[in-house]
Amino acid sequence: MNSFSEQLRAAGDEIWQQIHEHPFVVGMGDGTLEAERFAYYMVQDYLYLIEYCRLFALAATKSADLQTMGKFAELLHATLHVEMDLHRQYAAEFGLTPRDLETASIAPTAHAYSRHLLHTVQNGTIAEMITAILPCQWGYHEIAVRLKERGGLDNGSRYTAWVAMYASDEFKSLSDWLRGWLDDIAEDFTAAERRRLTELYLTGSRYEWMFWDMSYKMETWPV
Ligand SMILES: Cc1ncc(CN)c(N)n1
Repeated sequence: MNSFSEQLRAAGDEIWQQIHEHPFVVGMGDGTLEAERFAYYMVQDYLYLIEYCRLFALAATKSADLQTMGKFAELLHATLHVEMDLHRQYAAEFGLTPRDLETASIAPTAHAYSRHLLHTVQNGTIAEMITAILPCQWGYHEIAVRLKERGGLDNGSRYTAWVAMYASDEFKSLSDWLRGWLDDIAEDFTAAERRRLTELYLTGSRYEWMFWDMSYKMETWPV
């Protein structure tokens, strides 16, 4: 029998196939993505990650034991000092300072997705919290590993650093921890809880697709 996290991934398979085939993701993999679309993504992802850090801080305060608190602190630290450092380096290539990133205005989809996550972590159970985070943490690793398998590290483009970071073992170990934790507590879930968590996972996965699409289209507020 598949683990609960594997069942979630299977339920979202159609969405994840569409993510792998999205022109933004494909373009990062073969190096053909236009720089201006990537620069837009970097800024929006930075704004998203600021809220993502806040979410880990919130999750730490809601943790029942020190080990869990420490793990969320580790996720916060890795996001703030490793993942966002990649963004700061890319931004510098585009002539943007960290202050430019922080003071940019957030686009509709990035706003909606980050607020969805914050709402879930603020109001949800531990299981809901982990399930909401899973598409972000696990999904990026899956994307990067696929791009790496298809030569995404060898095309000489500016996107190889992105692929290398998200395909790394360090990034994998944090998503493995989240998955393992969810699988450990899944035995006690009722059928209704499983359905609710599956919906939550699918919502996050849809937002992941929407984030790529937002970046490809360089979305702005309509009015
Ligand atoms: C939208 C999004 N989702 C996930 C990740 C990986 N932390 C990210 N940087 N941005």
